[in-house]
Amino acid sequence: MTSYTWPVSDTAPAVVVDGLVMRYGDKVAVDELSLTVGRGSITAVLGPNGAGKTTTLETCEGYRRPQRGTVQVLGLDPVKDRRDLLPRIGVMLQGGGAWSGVRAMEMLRHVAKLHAHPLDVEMLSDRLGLADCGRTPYRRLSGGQQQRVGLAMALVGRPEVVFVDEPTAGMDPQLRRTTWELLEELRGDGVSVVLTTHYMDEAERLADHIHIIDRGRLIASGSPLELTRGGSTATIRLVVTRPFPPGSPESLRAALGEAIVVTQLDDVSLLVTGPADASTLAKVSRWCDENQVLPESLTLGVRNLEDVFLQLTGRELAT
Ligand SMILES: Nc1ncnc2c1ncn2[C@@H]1O[C@H](COP(=O)(O)OP(=O)(O)OP(=O)(O)O)[C@@H](O)[C@H]1O
Repeated sequence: MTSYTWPVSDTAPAVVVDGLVMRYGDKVAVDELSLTVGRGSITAVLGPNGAGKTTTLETCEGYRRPQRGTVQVLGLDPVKDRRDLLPRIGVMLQGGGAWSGVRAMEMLRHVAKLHAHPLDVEMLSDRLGLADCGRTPYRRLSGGQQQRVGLAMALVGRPEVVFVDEPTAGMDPQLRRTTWELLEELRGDGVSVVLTTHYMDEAERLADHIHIIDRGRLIASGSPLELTRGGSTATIRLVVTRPFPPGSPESLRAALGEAIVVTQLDDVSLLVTGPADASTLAKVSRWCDENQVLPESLTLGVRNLEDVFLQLTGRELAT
């Protein structure tokens, strides 16, 4: 983005979460969560609604105190060392944050001045399409504009670690791409980016490392490639015209062999995962014929994060 890069003398990981437990009353929102975020990378915390992503992020940002376990950001305690940490992190809260009557550009310029190596404010506001609404008081901006201002605020100081909660929720495709590019450029400058998302394509496209969480627990970690690879692993989606007869997943698995995993998604759709290829596709088609099941669609695709999540939890990420 510009020529500034962070000194590499401080080698503490960007974030270390160790055995974090967070509850709201009886509800366990984060359950013994441990994860590490390396420096100079984009890390996605991916999970469905209610998985505990925001609670985890807010604890890293120092807004919540760990009820059990520990959190460190740049080797510091986000609550006890808040004063030292704040100038070094950027935060975009879900829903944008609130600066009521202040004009967007005034606020952005003000935040930029507080930092030693800020991004160019005009460039940032142009890229995020804020030029037209820069003189509008924050509270009068639309929800989408407030979200973009929130993102600009988090990025403008070019902090060492940026936390962004669902940064592209509700953005149109072009702004989504711009946001992704901005985050990639920050990474190029050595900034560590931690983002939450429930968009699998966002995680897959953007992240160097993904932590998948579900019901407050870490269920998988790795690069997009590590998580989705498996040599010849592929998936076949079978959607049929009428509900499957009882015992269909077991019967189909028996027809396809041990290495294949069959997951029933709903009454009329099944997912076949494993070393699936065109011949597996032919076997599925034959099984349909033998069991008087009429396929509406039968597709072979490479394994993606959605499939990984489904395999681990038996549920779809999007639900
Ligand atoms: N202030 C609160 N009071 C009570 N329960 C809460 C509160 N905040 C979150 N929860 C619950 O804790 C769980 C985790 O919520 P959290 O917002 O951390 O998840 P999330 O993965 O960020 O979800 P989303 O993608 O919907 O924002 C959810 O079941 C949620 O309903």
